[in-house]
Amino acid sequence: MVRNIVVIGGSSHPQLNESICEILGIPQGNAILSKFSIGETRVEIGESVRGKDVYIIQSGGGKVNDHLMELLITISACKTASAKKVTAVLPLFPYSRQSDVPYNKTGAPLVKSPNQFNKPDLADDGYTFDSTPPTPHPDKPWSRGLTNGIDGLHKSLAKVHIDDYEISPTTHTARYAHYSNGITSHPKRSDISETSKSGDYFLRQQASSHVSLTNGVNDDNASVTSEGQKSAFKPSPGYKQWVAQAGTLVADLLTCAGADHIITMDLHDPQYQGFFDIPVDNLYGRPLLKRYIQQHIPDFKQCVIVSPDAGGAKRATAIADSLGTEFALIHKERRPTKITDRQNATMMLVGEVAGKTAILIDDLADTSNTITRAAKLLKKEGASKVYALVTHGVLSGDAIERINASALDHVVVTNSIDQREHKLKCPKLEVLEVGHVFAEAIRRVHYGESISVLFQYD
Ligand SMILES: O=P(O)(O)OC[C@H]1O[C@H](OP(=O)(O)OP(=O)(O)O)[C@H](O)[C@@H]1O
Repeated sequence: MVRNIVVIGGSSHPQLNESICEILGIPQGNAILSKFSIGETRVEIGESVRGKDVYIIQSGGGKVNDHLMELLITISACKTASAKKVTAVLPLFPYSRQSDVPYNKTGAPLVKSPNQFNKPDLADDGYTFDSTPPTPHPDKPWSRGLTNGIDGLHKSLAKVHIDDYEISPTTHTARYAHYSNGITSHPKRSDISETSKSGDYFLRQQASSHVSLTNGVNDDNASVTSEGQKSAFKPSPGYKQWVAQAGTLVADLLTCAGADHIITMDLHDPQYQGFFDIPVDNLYGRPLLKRYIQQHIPDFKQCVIVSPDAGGAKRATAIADSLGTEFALIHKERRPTKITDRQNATMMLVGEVAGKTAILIDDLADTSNTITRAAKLLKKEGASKVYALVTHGVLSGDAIERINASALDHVVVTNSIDQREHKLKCPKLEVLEVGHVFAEAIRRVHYGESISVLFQYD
């Protein structure tokens, strides 16, 4: 039995909370987690946590925003109740996988350069890796105004044609903040109306930024500009969309709420740990997946481990190397131009799977589009059987139906997210218990022992 510790289970995954506490040999901490009728989260800590180490378990998936808010409030409640240390245990870390910035077919970010720049290095379709507007440089005619004081800046901004940009107000702020390089200039009313007439809206963007940069002080200029912006806004090709990268915000929220330590598993991007200035232990799901292969897949040495995209290649090769099996990679040949077009990316297999059992390894299956399309390709290339082994089975939307109708023979996930409903609907689904990994991590962190043993799986 672990002493001087309180483990509070969030409402995202009650079964995992129970299993972790059972393994640790302690009762679950007494906390009332509910909602007021307005929908706001109510948290009441029903026991003293003064001077104790508190572990709060809350996974992503399901009602992810509600669960995140509940976690933040619970952390804060424990901290203000004088807990010695608060550790957030997030088996699936919410918001750590944010959708990509959309790419065009050549792989360049979807930033369209204004035509009047006449830059020779533009790709055929007019997209470029350069920032827009460009970085000021004395040799570039379009940047001259930038070196000529605020008036020059205004004139230069007014010359930039971005009629075909589709930018949200928040994007305006971010882009202008970047462009102005710290200069907080306030546009004149005359400049704004002139600009609105000419159809250019960079100056309007600038004025919109002014609203934000002045921290909510909404002066005349800004309101006139806001109206002008609304009336002149024309969605058109070019800057397609702005994808908020909420990962940093979530990291900051957790720290700000009072978390002293994070325990999670198979972060989609391990570099996400760097978003925190508190310790993050990113446990591996690989040992569980490897053990499944060894114990349940016949002749596993003859199988081929497949990564369904380049992003997961390192993860999959690590398992292939430790098992001594072949490895293959599916390359998404064309990046979709829209996030909603992800399913249209063409896939290409690099490696040999004919006559073999193929084992797809990935960190998560959300819509299951990736694994089902990969399975179709593998079967087409002659694979005799296809398994998908995935750490986090988010399986949102119609993912289960898609798996049931797919070429996949078996799908194996851990219960980092509650899988009971999924299991009822999907006969191909097998679930690996992950509670003991988190229980051991909690025990080791609590006693100050090394947890590197949990990162090994040979
Ligand atoms: O079930 P799905 O909805 O298809 O999502 C699952 C896929 O998404 C993630 O990769 P992502 O597409 O973000 O690419 P990346 O690995 O290059 O980041 C993840 O690694 C899976 O491959």
